[in-house]
Amino acid sequence: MLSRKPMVAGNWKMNGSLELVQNIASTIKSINNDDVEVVVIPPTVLLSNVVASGVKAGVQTVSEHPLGAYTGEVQASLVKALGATYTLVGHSERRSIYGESNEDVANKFEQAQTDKLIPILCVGETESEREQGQTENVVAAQIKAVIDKLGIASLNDSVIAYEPVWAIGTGKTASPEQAQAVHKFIRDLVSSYDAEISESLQILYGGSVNESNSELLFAQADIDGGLIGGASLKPEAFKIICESAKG
Ligand SMILES: O=C[C@H](O)COP(=O)(O)O
Repeated sequence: MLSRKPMVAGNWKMNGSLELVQNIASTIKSINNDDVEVVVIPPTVLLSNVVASGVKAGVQTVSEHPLGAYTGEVQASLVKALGATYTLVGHSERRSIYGESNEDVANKFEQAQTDKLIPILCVGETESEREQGQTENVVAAQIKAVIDKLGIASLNDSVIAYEPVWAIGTGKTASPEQAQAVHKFIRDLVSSYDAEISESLQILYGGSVNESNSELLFAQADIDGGLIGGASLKPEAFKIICESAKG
């Protein structure tokens, strides 16, 4: 029996509207949350609206600083106070567009946990790294940056999302076998530190997941659900994806 609860998180990126909050909320309410954990991750300015709609919410990033003179940044403690449960850390767009290093990501992970948010640590290789056979090295370095700084126990209250960069927003999904191979690698890596933490760790797949391919991806032994971008903006498609994650 699967000991990990399936989870589906919709990352709206810099999209969405007040109207979409209402549409998604009414669609999601018809899903039985005992079988799958559904999370909506809107732009931070819509966080309170998502929380008020009764849907579990997260944000896309937080500052690595507790508070202070950091114009434009948002502190994890305030995000928590407004009702968020999760924050993404190290999404590939933050890494590639905003230059976040493994060290920055580990700092954000730490600040999130300090303020009682659950970090969803995003990892994944670029197309050229995959072609050069570097997938495992890249993913391991991204995860070890957190373990080396904070210890293996920090993964107890976290989620990992494997998102091959070449599959994000491209319509080019990893095959279920390709995704499962990396998920198993991640679980084995964590298990080499602590088998119990590895067994309970939720590992999500992200990258062009849609209502047609989610079922096969989520059926893989080490895939515990998904981090969904584009398809999370379409209520009916998102609902089908959430339903397909049920164990
Ligand atoms: O956070 C979500 C991912 O970046 C996946 O985005 P996508 O489903 O649009 O490929």
